[in-house]
Amino acid sequence: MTYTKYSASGNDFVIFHSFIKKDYSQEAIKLCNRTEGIGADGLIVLVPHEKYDFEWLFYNSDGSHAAMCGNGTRACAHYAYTNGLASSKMQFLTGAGVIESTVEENIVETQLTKPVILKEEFEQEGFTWYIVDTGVPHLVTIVEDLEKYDHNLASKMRYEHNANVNFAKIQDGKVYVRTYERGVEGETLACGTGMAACFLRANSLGLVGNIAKVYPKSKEELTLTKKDETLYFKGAVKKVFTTSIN
Ligand SMILES: N[C@@H](CCC[C@H](N)C(=O)O)C(=O)O
Repeated sequence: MTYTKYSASGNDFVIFHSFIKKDYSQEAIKLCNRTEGIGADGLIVLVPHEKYDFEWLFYNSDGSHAAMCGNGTRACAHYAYTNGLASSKMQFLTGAGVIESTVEENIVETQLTKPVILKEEFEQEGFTWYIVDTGVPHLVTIVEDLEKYDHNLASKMRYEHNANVNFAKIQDGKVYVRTYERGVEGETLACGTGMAACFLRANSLGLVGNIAKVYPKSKEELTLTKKDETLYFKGAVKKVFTTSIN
């Protein structure tokens, strides 16, 4: 079996394609294991679809299924294009709906699903939060110092609200983000739907315009754009290696 490892802003994925649509949770746990497997934050399996270029099945590293993954869509689109499964502009089905991605060399832009606010502003643990679904649910708090990111607090909030947890700092019109991801159960180097959630929050508070540069923990630069209530997420992806495992 041939697997490809991708990094999209530091969020890493094992990707392969198959004709078989089934539950790949156990494969996700094995392949994403950083000691005994390839090592990744998530597994993406592309399967055929009669209407769209393909359908994807997405799993976090603990084997849990997730409806969407922003960085994953960019890595997956690049994989589909370079493996001849789709043209450079493609549509594919995720658990959150149809995603449109465009590949231009190593830069991939994804049109995310329409964001839905799940919970308006509320106070908890000394921070002001809100919860938005940008494909998957995200708690967002705006802080002055990203050192306020606290693993135990993030873990508590994650389980209480069943959402990913983001701390965002806004400086000079740019958004800096740290994310605790559900299903990885820790901080990842980047989370696309999390960056989108932070950008949206900053935009609605008038702290950034309709286009902004966003930087996750990996410090890679992403561009977030809001056009007619739709979010576009653009940045570089990297194919790390392809390997065969029996
Ligand atoms: N890393 C992803 C989000 C993956 C899903 C998330 N961990 C969840 O279970 O909600 C991204 O780039 O958006």
